[in-house]
Amino acid sequence: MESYRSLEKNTQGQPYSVVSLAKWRILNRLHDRNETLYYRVLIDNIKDFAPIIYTPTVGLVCQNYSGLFRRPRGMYFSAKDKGEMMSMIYNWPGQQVDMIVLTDGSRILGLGDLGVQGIGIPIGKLDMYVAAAGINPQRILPVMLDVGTNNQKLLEDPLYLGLRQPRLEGEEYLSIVDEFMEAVHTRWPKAIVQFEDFQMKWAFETLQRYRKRFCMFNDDVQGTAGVALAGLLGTVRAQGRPLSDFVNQKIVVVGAGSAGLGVLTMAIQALSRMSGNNEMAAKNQCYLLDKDGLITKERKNLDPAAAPFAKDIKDVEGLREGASLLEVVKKLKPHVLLGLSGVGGIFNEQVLKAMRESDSPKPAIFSMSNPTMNAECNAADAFKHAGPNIVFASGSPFENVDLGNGKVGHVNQANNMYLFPGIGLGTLLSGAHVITDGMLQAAAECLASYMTDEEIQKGILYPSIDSIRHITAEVGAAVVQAAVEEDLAEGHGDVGPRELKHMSKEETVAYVMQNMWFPVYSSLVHEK
Ligand SMILES: NC(=O)c1ccc[n+]([C@@H]2O[C@H](COP(=O)([O-])OP(=O)(O)OC[C@H]3O[C@@H](n4cnc5c(N)ncnc54)[C@H](O)[C@@H]3O)[C@@H](O)[C@H]2O)c1
Ligand SMILES: O=C(O)C[C@H](O)C(=O)O
Ligand SMILES: [Mg+2]
Repeated sequence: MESYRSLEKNTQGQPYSVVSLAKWRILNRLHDRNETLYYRVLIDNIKDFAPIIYTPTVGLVCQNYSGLFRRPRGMYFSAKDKGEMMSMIYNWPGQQVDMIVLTDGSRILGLGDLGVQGIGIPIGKLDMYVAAAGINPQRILPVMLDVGTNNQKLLEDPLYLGLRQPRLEGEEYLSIVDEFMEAVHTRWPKAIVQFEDFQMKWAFETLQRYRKRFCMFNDDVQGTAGVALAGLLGTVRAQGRPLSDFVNQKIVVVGAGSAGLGVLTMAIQALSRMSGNNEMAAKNQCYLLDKDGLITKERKNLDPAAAPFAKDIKDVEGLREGASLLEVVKKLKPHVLLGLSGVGGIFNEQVLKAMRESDSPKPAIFSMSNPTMNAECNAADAFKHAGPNIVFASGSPFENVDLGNGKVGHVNQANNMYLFPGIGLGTLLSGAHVITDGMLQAAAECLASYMTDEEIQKGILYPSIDSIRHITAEVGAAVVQAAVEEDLAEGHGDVGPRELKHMSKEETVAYVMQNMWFPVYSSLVHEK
């Protein structure tokens, strides 16, 4: 910590990229030398270190990975290993693996295709699993599926570590993922596989293909959706309205990719339940834009994944197919503007100023794209242009904003880190062999009800990252209980399905907490 603090002192005024990569190196070296100490330092200083091992610095690390690479810290399965994966998986030295984070590097944060350099994301996500969920670091496995890259710069980089070929497509691609999933399932039938940062078409395709056969979920689609829903329900409470008022909120989602569509799907399910299973009414409240503007049924080559959310042109009076974000905000005066576009700065001054006319007394601006440079707007601009009454959340961390007169504009971090650790841990401890919508919904509801009214009134929608172990225990317990309710819980270790069934909510939380690994040195001297 002393060397970390002196680095901070000695690098004041130097560019962000230089300083944060130097910080990452200090932590990475500690990780290599002494795993127990690394995780202890991480847990005790999570607020300082999450921005280094996770977003935003992890993005920079991935971009520079060929130069930063020292040791694999995970497994790489390449298209050239086809037919060998079943034996390769037995090369992993750990006896037991509980949690796998898998990527193909095709959409790393908002940074695009980074090929094998995307391995930094599974490593960072699994560090969060250890820190937040207490998954034993000996039982985690970061995996890169190297199916090539379409990033020309990387293909030409002499230091690039991956296959120098264009990405596999179609059945060829799927056969690689199939083979990997079969191999993992054979060696560790209970391991949970988190799909991370796959480009949209494969995110949806693999989710559909595997979710009933394997214990897996897609964090960008499903984890993000739960976090966003908790935030949306929080904004209703922040307006001083009862939760039932959610059905009257106008929500504009900017970005029709894996994350945006995941959020809309879950929000519409919740709206629909609240309005007596009226899906039409639920859909009417939500508007979707992509790079070509407002998505309506008039759209040529309408993406089938976005089609269920496309507006009937007669329902958007005064707006046209492809209307710009500014036109949409001016016309609709939405309660919520939520960005998952991956494009930095598109909530520009004009758009933010237009949010001043929102029909909500506390308009919500969620600038969820990562890393920081890709956020739709930064916190200071949001409060400056949209006004001091807004509720603000971003995917990457920003400092709170000083609004003058002793007032503070609170910055929330709307990031799937508040859910994925609990989803993984809860599933593991329930012994469920699949992850259902019910389990994911329970996780989101738990997060949504975690904050007190007093906090919500101050614009605080999510817990501080300092309490991430506590929120993860609660989310984990909610997932266990949902699995029990759905008769999916087969138990874990000595705890069988009957015992899980008889646990109260408090006992389930205690059970989850007891199963969290905590870094302490193990004894080197065995007692006789
Ligand atoms: N905060 C979180 O927890 C969280 C979770 C998941 C994803 N994300 C972030 O969300 C972003 C998108 O992820 P994704 O998986 O959905 O990506 P994606 O590539 O699947 O989708 C991006 C979407 O944005 C649209 N878009 C591009 N330019 C636009 C513009 N100028 N205006 C409006 N829309 C535009 C595209 O048409 C596409 O529909 C990434 O930056 C990612 O880091 C954040
Ligand atoms: O990695 C993150 O910080 C969140 C999310 O999974 C993303 O892809 O941006
Ligand atoms: Mg992601």
